[in-house]
Amino acid sequence: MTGIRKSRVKVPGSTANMGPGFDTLGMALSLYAWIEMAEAEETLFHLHGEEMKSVAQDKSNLIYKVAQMVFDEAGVSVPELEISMYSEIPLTRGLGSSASAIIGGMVAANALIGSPLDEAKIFDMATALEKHPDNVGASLFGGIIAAAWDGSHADVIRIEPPEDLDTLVVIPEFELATSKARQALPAELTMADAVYNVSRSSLLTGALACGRLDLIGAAMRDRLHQPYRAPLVPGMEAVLAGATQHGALGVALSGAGPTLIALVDRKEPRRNELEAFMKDTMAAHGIQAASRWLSPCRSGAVLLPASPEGMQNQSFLDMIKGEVHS
Ligand SMILES: Nc1ncnc2c1ncn2[C@@H]1O[C@H](COP(=O)(O)OP(=O)(O)O)[C@@H](O)[C@H]1O
Ligand SMILES: N[C@@H](CCOP(=O)(O)O)C(=O)O
Repeated sequence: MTGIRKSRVKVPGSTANMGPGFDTLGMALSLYAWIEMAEAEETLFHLHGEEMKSVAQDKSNLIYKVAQMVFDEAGVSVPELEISMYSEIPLTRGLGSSASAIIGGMVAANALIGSPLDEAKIFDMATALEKHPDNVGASLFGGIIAAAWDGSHADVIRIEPPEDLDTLVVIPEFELATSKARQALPAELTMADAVYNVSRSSLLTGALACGRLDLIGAAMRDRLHQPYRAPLVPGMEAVLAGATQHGALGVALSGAGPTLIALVDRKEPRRNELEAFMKDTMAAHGIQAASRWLSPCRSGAVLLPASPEGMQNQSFLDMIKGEVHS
């Protein structure tokens, strides 16, 4: 085998759908996971951080599995791996933790064997696994992505996030698996609802591409998934109905939820008012939630030097110490 023996990757979490762009639109957020992968004699995991407590530490681990998919695709054998990971992306909250793990694991594995797979191949493999391209596209390419998946290939366009765009996420304390939130969706829609969503998703994509923040409120509405998921997230309907009166440009369920995300103009003076409105509304419905201001992340998964110059023995924990901001 050729290539380096150890790789390190930093990968962002993401918000998907952004209202009307179900399984299509995604935006990378300034919330990250770090992965180190090395060839080993025996498979070992070092998982750090609160979010990693429930994650498998054997060969059923998602990162290990996606690494083996990359090796199979490239025709190489690396059966034993030492995997270290730290993540600040909450699990099963609608902030793309599974997509970040898939992309981070694939990019790290590809780098370990000299990067034989290109980004398009990694995107297709990741989408086939996640079943929708929105979160994996955002974690791989960064910024805002619009993507279409035909069952074997995903076409994607990347949009640079508008300069003044900021986001507020309100993260309920309860978990909601994406698989469960997808089961709540209907098998069919009316033509009127399909047109409602196609028009708004197109308008939102154009508005984000052109920096037309004034159109975001009208464009972020949805009739395809949010109405059906609302019963799973107490307080969601009231937050979606009221957030624009407290300074949000637009508001949506983040991915499959339960996190809610408001898009906000960086110059908006009512930031505290909006944060209090969203958290208090959830609390009034019996839901405790944490809030965080996050920026769109302009870069996707990036390789970090595995042996930074002058720091050849830098440990994974030393590396993330200089990186983690939460
Ligand atoms: N770092 C990780 N390592 C292994 N598995 C992970 C990791 N991050 C997420 N997962 C898997 O993804 C699941 C969450 O995915 P999902 O229900 O799609 O929610 P979301 O992607 O919105 O956080 C977790 O329960 C876990 O099985
Ligand atoms: N388009 C998907 C997005 C799921 O995102 P996640 O972050 O909740 O996994 C959906 O809406 O089901």
